[in-house]
Amino acid sequence: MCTSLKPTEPSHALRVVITGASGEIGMMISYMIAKGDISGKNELLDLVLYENRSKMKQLKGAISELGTCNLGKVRSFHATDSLMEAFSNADVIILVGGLWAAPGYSRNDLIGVNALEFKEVGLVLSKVAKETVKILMVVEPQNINLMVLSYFAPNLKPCNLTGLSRVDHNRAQTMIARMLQISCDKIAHLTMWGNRSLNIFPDIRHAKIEVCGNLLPAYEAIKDDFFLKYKFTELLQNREADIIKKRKTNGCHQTVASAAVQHIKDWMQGTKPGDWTSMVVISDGSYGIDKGLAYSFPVKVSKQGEWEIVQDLDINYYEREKLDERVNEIKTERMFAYSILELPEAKQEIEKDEECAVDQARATKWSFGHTDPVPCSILGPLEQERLGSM
Ligand SMILES: NC(=O)c1ccc[n+]([C@@H]2O[C@H](COP(=O)([O-])OP(=O)(O)OC[C@H]3O[C@@H](n4cnc5c(N)ncnc54)[C@H](O)[C@@H]3O)[C@@H](O)[C@H]2O)c1
Repeated sequence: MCTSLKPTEPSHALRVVITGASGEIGMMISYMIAKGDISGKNELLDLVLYENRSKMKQLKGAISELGTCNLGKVRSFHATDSLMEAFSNADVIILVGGLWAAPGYSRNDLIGVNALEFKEVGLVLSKVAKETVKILMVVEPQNINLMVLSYFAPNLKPCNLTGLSRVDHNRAQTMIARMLQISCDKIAHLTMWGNRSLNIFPDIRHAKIEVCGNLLPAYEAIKDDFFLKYKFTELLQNREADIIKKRKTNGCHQTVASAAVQHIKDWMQGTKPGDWTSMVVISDGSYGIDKGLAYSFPVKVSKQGEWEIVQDLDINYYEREKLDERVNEIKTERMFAYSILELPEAKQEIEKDEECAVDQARATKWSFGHTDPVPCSILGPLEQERLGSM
C-alpha cells in the first residue's frame, strides 16, 4: 500500500546555471533548455537563473512565465543574485551575463569591463566548482573572458572550459546550405579558427558536402572557387550587421541562443559521428597555437562528453597566416585584459614584446616582403541577389 501521497522523482537532476538570465539571450537559452533541448531522454533539470540584484524582479517575472509553459523537463526553477549559491554543485554553467558591444562601446571597453567581471566569476568558481563542471563562455570576447576566468580558477582544467564560436560555424553552414538548396546536416567538417571578431576565419577548404550519399570536398561541390576564396568570408563577417540592420534590433539573439544550446548539447551527448564542430578551447599546442591560449579549433566530442581537438588537418601557407593573425589578435587582447587586472604576466609580456620588436627590427634587413594573396573585393550585384534571401 502506498503510504505517501508525494509522487516519486529520480533523486538526480542536472543542475544547469544560466547567468544574465533575464537578458535577451539568457531568456531564450533558459526556455530552450527548460523544454529539454540539452537533456537526455529521462533526465530532469534543476534550472538556476542568476542575475544582478537590480534585475531580480524581472527575473522572477520571467521564471513565473517559464513555470507556466508546461515544460516537462524541469524539476525546479531557482532565481539568485549570489554567484556562490548559483555555482555550488552546478553540472553546467552558461555564462551570458556581461557587458555587450552596444553602440558607443569600443572592444577595449568590453574587454576591460568583462575582465573585471570574470575575475570575480573565476574567484567564486575556484571555491565551489565541481570537478566535472562544464562551463560555456558566451560573453564576448569569449577567448579573453575564458582565459581571465581560468587564471583566477586554476583548479579548473581545460576539460571544464569552452567558449562559443558556434555562432559563425552555424552561419557558415547555413549560408552554404542555402546556396546549394540542401539541408544543413549535409555539410560537414567546417571549422571557425581562432576567435570571434570582425576578422573571423572560416575554413571551407576542409569542408565536405554530402552529394548522393558521397562526401565531396566543398570546393568540388560548389564549383565557384572565386566566390569561396574571396567573397564568402566577407559575407560571413558582415552577416550579423546585416541582420541587425534589417531587423532594426540590437543583436542576433536567436542565433546566439540556439548556437549556445547546440554547443552544450554536443558537449554533453557527443558530436555527430564522423563530423566535428567549432569550439573555443584551451590550446594544448595543436596546430602550433600557443599552449594555454583560448582558441577556436575543430573539436569532436565523445558520447561520454569528452572533447578533443581534431588533429592532422593540413594547413596551407595562406591558412597558416590567418591562424597566426588570430593568435596575435588574441594575445594582444589578453595582454590588455591582464594589464587592466594588473597581473604580473602583463608586465612580462610587454617586456617580451619590446625585446621582440628590437629583434624584428634587426631581422627586417634580411627578410623579404609578403603581401596578402587574397584581395578583399566588394560584392557584385549578382552575388548580392543570389545571397540576399539567405
Ligand atoms: N558568442 C557570441 O557569438 C555572442 C554574440 C552576441 C552576443 N553575445 C553575448 O551575449 C551576452 C548577452 O547578450 P544579450 O543580448 O542577452 O544582452 P542583454 O543586455 O539583453 O542581457 C545581458 C544580461 O546580463 C546581465 N548582466 C550584466 N552584467 C552582469 C554581470 N556582471 N553578472 C551577471 N549578469 C550581468 C544584465 O543584467 C542583462 O540581463 C552579451 O554579453 C554578449 O557579449 C555573444
